[in-house]
Formats: sequence, C-alpha cells, structure tokens
Amino acid sequence: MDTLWQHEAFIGGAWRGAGDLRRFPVLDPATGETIAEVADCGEAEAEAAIAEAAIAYESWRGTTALERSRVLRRWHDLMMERQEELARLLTSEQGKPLAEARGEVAYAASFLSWFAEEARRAYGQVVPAHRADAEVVVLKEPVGVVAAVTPWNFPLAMITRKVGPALAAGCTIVVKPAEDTPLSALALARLGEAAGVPAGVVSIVTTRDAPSVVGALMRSPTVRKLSFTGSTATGKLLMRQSAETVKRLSLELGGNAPLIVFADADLDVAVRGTLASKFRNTGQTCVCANRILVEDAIYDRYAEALAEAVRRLKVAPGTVEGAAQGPLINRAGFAKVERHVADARAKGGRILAGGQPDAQGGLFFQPTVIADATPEMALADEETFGPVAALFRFQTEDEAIRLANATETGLSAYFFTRDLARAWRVARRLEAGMVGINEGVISTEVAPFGGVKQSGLGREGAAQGLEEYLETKYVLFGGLAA
Ligand SMILES: NC(=O)C1=CN([C@@H]2O[C@H](COP(=O)(O)OP(=O)(O)OC[C@H]3O[C@@H](n4cnc5c(N)ncnc54)[C@H](OP(=O)(O)O)[C@@H]3O)[C@@H](O)[C@H]2O)C=CC1
Ligand SMILES: O=C(O)CCCC(=O)O
Repeated sequence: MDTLWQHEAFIGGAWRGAGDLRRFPVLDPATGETIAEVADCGEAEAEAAIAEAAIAYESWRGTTALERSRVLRRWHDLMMERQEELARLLTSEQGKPLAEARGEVAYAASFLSWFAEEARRAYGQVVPAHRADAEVVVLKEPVGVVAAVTPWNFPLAMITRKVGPALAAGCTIVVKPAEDTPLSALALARLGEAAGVPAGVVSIVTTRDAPSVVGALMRSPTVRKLSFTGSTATGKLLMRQSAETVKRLSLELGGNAPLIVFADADLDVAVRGTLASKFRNTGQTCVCANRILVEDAIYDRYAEALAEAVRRLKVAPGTVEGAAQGPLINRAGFAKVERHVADARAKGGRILAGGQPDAQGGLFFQPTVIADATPEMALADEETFGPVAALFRFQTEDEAIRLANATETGLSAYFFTRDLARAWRVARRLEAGMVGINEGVISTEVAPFGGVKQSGLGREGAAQGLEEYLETKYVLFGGLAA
C-alpha cells in the first residue's frame, strides 16, 4: 500500500478535494511548522457524505455479522502492521511522545478487534408471551446513518471507538475529525479502504469550519445518531441541535477528575499512579486527574515525592528519545494552562515544580506541581487540560468525598488506599462513571467508558458500546392458535 499521508477528504469511497476545495494547514505543535494542507470541506461535502452513507447503509446493514467482523479484523491488522508509521504521523500533528503514540495506535486498533468480536454477539430475545397464541420476539437492528465528531487529543482512538461499534452493528458513519488532527483520521480511512470497508460506509469530512459541517450533519433527518467526544460546552450545543430531529446521542464530555491519596496508601504506588493519570498526553485527556486531594497526615511527604518525580520528566518534542512531555496542542490550550497557574499563584498556591513556560519556547510548558490549592482557584472548577498537578488538603474520608463530588462533571475518579473496606465504601460514594483504585490509567476497550452528571451520556467500548448503535424492535407474532 502507498503512503498513509492523505490530504483529501474521503467521501463515498473517493478521495475528494484536489483542485476544487480550499485547504487548511496542519501544524506540528512541537515546531509550529505547517506539515500538510488538507481539504477544507463545507456543507456541500457533508451532505454528499450523508447521501453516500445512506446508499451504503442499504447494503451494509444486509451483510452478515461475520462479514462485518472480518472487515474490522483486517482493519485492525493493517493498523498494527503500520503501527510505527501511524505513530509518527500522529506525533507530528498531535505532539505526544512517540511511545505514547505507539500506545495509542494499539489502543485504537483494539476497538476494531473488540467490536469485530462483539459484532457476532448482538443477540435479540424471545420473551415468554402474554398470550398462548403469540410469540414475542425482540430484534436488534442498526440505528442507521451515524455522525461522529471527534477531538484532537486521541486522533485515532476516539474515531475507532465510534467507528468500530457502528460498523459492527451495521451502521454507516460520517466522521468530522478535529481541525488540529485530520491526518490521523485520513490515514485510518486509507487503511479501512485497504481492509475492504465498502465505499460510503465510512466517510471523513475534514474542515476548519466545524459549525458548517457539523450543522449539516445535525440538521439532516437521515443522520439518526450523533456520537461526540469533546468539551462540555460543545456537547451541550450539539445536544440542543439534535432535538430538532430527535437523534440518538452518545456524548463523552469534559471531566474534572479527583484523585484522592489517603494516608494509608502505598506512597510509591500513589506517586506512580498520579504521574500516569495526570501527565499522560501532557495532561490533555478528559480522564486526567485534575484535583489531587491528599490526606493531611501524608501531604508533605507525598507532595515532595511527586514534585521530585515531576522534575525528572523530560520535556521535548515527541520524536526525541526519552521525551515524556510534549507540547500543548495549540495557543488556546497553552493560554489556559498559563492562566490556571497564574491564578493559583495569585491565590496562595506554592509552586513545588515547574510553574512556567519551558525554556525551549513554543507550546512547551514545564510539568508543574502546585501545593496549597483551594476551591477558589480556577483549576478547581475547570479542567486544566495541561501538565499541572494541583494538591488540595483534607482531614477526613467524608471531607474527601465531599470535595471529590463538588463538581458538575463525573467522568473518572481515582483513589489510593490499602484499606479494603474503605476501597469499597469510597468507590460506591464517588459520583463518577469510572473509578480507578490504586491505579491511574483505567482506559481499555473491554470496559465501559463514560461519565455521569455533565460528563455525558452513554458508554463506549465493552459490550455496552455496541448497544449504543443498536435499536430495539419488538415483533408480536399473533394468531398462532391451531
Ligand atoms: N472530553 C474530551 O475528551 C475533550 C475535552 N476537551 C475540553 O475542551 C477544551 C477545548 O478543546 P476543543 O478542542 O476546543 O474542544 P471542542 O469541544 O471544541 O472540540 C471537539 C470537536 O467538536 C468540534 N466543534 C467545536 N466547536 C463546534 C461547534 N460550534 N459546532 C460543531 N462542532 C464543533 C471540534 O471541531 P474543531 O476541531 O474544528 O474545532 C472538534 O471536532 C479542552 O481544553 C478540554 O478542556 C477537549 C477535547 C477532548
Ligand atoms: O480524553 C479523551 O477524550 C478520551 C480519553 C482517552 C482514553 O483514555 O480513552
């Protein structure tokens, strides 16, 4: 197969854009240089993709689960064969360290293999009927044409987590990737094409005008479902827009994850877990710990151990050997981190590590630890989405739970303890869709990923992830009396 670097949009099985569309630049966040110019689609291209998806749906929904499973499996295998190339492409537009990019390729591919397996388990039901002369049967059917709107922080995995179950269920899908990271999406489409995904089953509509393209998807009565990952503000906007055509919704929105360190925790495990949770992807994930709550009795020891570990993290472009912290994605992301640190400092936060833009300039910010954080600081309410660990102090378990739940979001939560009874108690009381105990990274294709409160609706991955793309149809067979 040829190169994975594609610059045209992928609509109805054709690469569209050469000559007849405007283009927008894709930047390497480590250097600020333009690395590609990609087709800038508008409403017309979105509508063409919907029309192609509707045509493809008629035949794709009629394929057997085994046929769909085989296509997804081949797609997974091709991703893993091209893992290194995909990882380098991902790092060049997103900035994460190469080791993490390799990990993301494998993570993204795992959703294709998982749903290749789940495709064959979309069982219906036969229900004991309410009448002797009838049978009651419950069928599972694909939802129809789906729209996916995805973010820049996991440019491959956030797409396969939607495309995998959509295709497994028999749906077709139109994807609008983030403006900052369209190249990974197009590379994925190229591999899908090679794996035998039929024309129109998956389209990728690249654009720098999200409101136009997504607006067309939201208005269309043909599009029966939206799956979105991104900020809570945009999620709410799309939720409102979906009301007009009453679309099914899966929303994976922002978090403000608490990470609680109890005094009985194993200190090394807690520090390692915090590093993994907080600094993965340079702090740019919706499940990154955002508020670190530490019991008074262990606070100073933990703070010093964490600060020491953080000072050792190597800040460098993702392609540099040993890089642990890459650049932030863009100017807006960088400005938010600067604002949170300045606000915390002004309100009495003590900087134990980092605290400023990195000396190499550009979008690099020093990994930072701030002690004496308080609920009045901006970083207590808003997700920082950057490499800033803010340490709050608590005295009792009840206080820790109250602080942890004092947020409108409820995606993930973490805590560290060696007390078994406390582990169950706290896990039950945390208002979150996902809880990690003595562990900072909980993402896997086998478990249901999603949040409560304003963190969203629905679940991705796991068996639940397939349900999101299936409708339930009840059929009554009457008149069976002899
Ligand atoms: N839950 C999560 O995983 C994520 C949370 N976030 C949070 O959101 C903050 C901002 O990040 P950002 O990238 O701007 O997140 P957004 O929610 O703005 O972006 C997510 C997706 O929605 C699209 N989008 C943005 N605005 C609109 C709109 N008006 N109508 C339709 N689609 C739209 C984006 O397109 P485009 O890229 O072209 O703008 C992108 O594809 C981060 O700092 C972080 O706090 C961000 C990313 C992921
Ligand atoms: O940040 C996100 O948008 C998704 C989290 C990535 C993951 O852990 O699956």
